[in-house]
Amino acid sequence: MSPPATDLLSSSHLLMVGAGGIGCELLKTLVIAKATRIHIIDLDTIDVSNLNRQFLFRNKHVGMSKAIVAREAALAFLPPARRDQCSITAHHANIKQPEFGVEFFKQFDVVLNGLDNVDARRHVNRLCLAARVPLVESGTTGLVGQVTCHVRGVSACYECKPKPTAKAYPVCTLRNTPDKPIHTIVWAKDMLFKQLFGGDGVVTDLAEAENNNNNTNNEDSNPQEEQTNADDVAAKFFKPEEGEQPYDFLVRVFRRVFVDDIVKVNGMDDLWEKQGRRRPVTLPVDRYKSNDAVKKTASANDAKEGESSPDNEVLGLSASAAAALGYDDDHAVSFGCKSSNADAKEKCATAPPPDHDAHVFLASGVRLLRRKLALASSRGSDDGVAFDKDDALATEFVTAASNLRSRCYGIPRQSVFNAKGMAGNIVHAVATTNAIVAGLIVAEARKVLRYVAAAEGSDERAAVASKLRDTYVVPFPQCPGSKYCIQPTSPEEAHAGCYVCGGGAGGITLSLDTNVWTLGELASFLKKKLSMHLPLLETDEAGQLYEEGDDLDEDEVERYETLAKKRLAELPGDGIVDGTTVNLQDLSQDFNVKVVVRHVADLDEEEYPELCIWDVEGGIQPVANAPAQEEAEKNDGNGASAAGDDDDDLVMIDEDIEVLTENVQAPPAKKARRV
Ligand SMILES: Nc1ncnc2c1ncn2[C@@H]1O[C@H](COP(=O)(O)OP(=O)(O)OP(=O)(O)O)[C@@H](O)[C@H]1O
Ligand SMILES: [Zn+2]
Repeated sequence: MSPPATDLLSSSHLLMVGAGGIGCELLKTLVIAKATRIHIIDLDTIDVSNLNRQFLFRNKHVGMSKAIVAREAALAFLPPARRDQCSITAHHANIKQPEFGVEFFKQFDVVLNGLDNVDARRHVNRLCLAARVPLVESGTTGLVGQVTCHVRGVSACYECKPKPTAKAYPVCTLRNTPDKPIHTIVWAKDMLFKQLFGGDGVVTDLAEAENNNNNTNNEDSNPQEEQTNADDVAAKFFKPEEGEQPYDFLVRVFRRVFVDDIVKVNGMDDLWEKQGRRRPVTLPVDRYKSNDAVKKTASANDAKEGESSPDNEVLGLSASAAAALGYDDDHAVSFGCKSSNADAKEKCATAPPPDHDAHVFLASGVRLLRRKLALASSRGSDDGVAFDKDDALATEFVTAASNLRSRCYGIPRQSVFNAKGMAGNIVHAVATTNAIVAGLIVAEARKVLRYVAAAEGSDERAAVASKLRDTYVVPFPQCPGSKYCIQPTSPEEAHAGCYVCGGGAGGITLSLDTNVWTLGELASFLKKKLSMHLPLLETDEAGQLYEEGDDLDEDEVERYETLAKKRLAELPGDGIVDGTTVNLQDLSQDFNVKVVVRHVADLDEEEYPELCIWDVEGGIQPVANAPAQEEAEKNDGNGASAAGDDDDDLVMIDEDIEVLTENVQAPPAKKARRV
């Protein structure tokens, strides 16, 4: 007989990945449940926006490591005698770092995930499989959440069911014919923001527009060379010229994207009336550009007194320009109205003038540019500013830019709050859901530990395995007076064709134009698509063609760089052409998979925004999402759950009821028990 579950929790070695919303609740619950040997890994530092739900953190901890502070806070609330017996090791690090490889994972009895991205979850899944350590996986989205159990030989791995990938929008829609707020927001964030404030050498699809415009009549020239030149020209346009003031630069960009580019696209006759679309209109840049308050705000440094670190300049350039201009209502469309006059306020609420967006665009844009320049000079290299939804300047710039573009195209404009939700793909987190999910993780971890402790092949092990559950916190429309329920269900079985846990059974077919795609493009596509960390790519005919890693020597780096620029069909060993099998490996994840390439020309960009067709062998297609993911997808980005956000009553559904999905009839109300 194995010891009781509580004892197992206190004698087992636990790895927690993520010390955010779920992680804080989980650590608290684990130490209360008498766990004594825990490692926590989190790469992040504490942000003010975490404090409303990550209760191990306080104001004084802002900027400090989540893992380290979580450890100290959890130990602090234990009585001294228990504290001495409790060993918590905190790692302020990325789980993908090489020191957390298979050997590191092997020391644990179970791994508990409290992560927020599929990429890291897939990485942990692969290491758990390689180290043969069970994984309890979790996630929450607003009011819904889930805990799933992944035990090799008993249940599916995390990747047996492909996860829905982030929605991609056709570049031509984003560039020429946006018709939804999300189109202008993605344009503002992924094209304009990146092109203006990204690091040295960044060229986005905004630059591609330049390429198309410049290269139409040049029949004799080398297209590859031309593209590079055109990209350079475009990238140069989006950089300040020698001696150009940041404010003048932003006005120049304004004129380019909201006047010149709109005029060009307006002139593409095929796009409009014939397709039933309205032509876009330009914005009067001269009306907005000479506003003294905007100029003053743009050039101000709002660092608070006493903030005299070397980063002072950068700190000062983090403060909201919109707030400095008097626009402090995050929920008002187009920054609302700052006038105290009631009539003006009302007028503004119904039809806010574009000036607000233009002013914020210029002031926040200048500050972001100054921040980028200040960072580049203090670091010695220009890595740029990455978009972060918690960065006030970044979100207000994206809101303002997307609203201005929406005005050109007659699309409804947004408040900062809404735009932030869409740009960051956020459903606002709910502390209660995190607490419920953390409790469910611990309940499941106890069963998993009993499974691990029971002898292999024993009846006891089989009995515990049959008790493992995946549990969903989901809306339950048929339960009177309640909107949410906790629904356990037997874990999914492993998919024999899974290309991760299926022992090489599953493969992938990738159809693309082998005369257009370069090896570098293929490698970065596969790396992202398969969440690889350090990919190595080879074919039987040519051997190793591409590899990433810190330990490559100079010759190898040079060879891979040269090959990365080549079109697939031009690679050594007869190239990567129709029917070539590409062997992919990631030693850091103990992962390998075969990808069969099919040549296909002229894929329609509207239908295939990624310009390829991704097909997983063995019939595993992206399946209906887990309920929590479904719910997240239904969310339209305005921060409110589709099921309503005014009620978090919970009901426990009896275990023998089938899982609630869109395709399964909802269980009858009388089977539900209130909890
Ligand atoms: N590769 C990784 N290695 C280590 N920790 C990670 C990794 N990826 C994500 N995390 C951590 O997982 C945690 C997830 O928590 P949560 O979903 O609450 O995110 P958050 O960043 O705290 O909140 P929000 O995204 O809502 O602002 C974060 O603290 C994040 O730093
Ligand atoms: Zn699998």
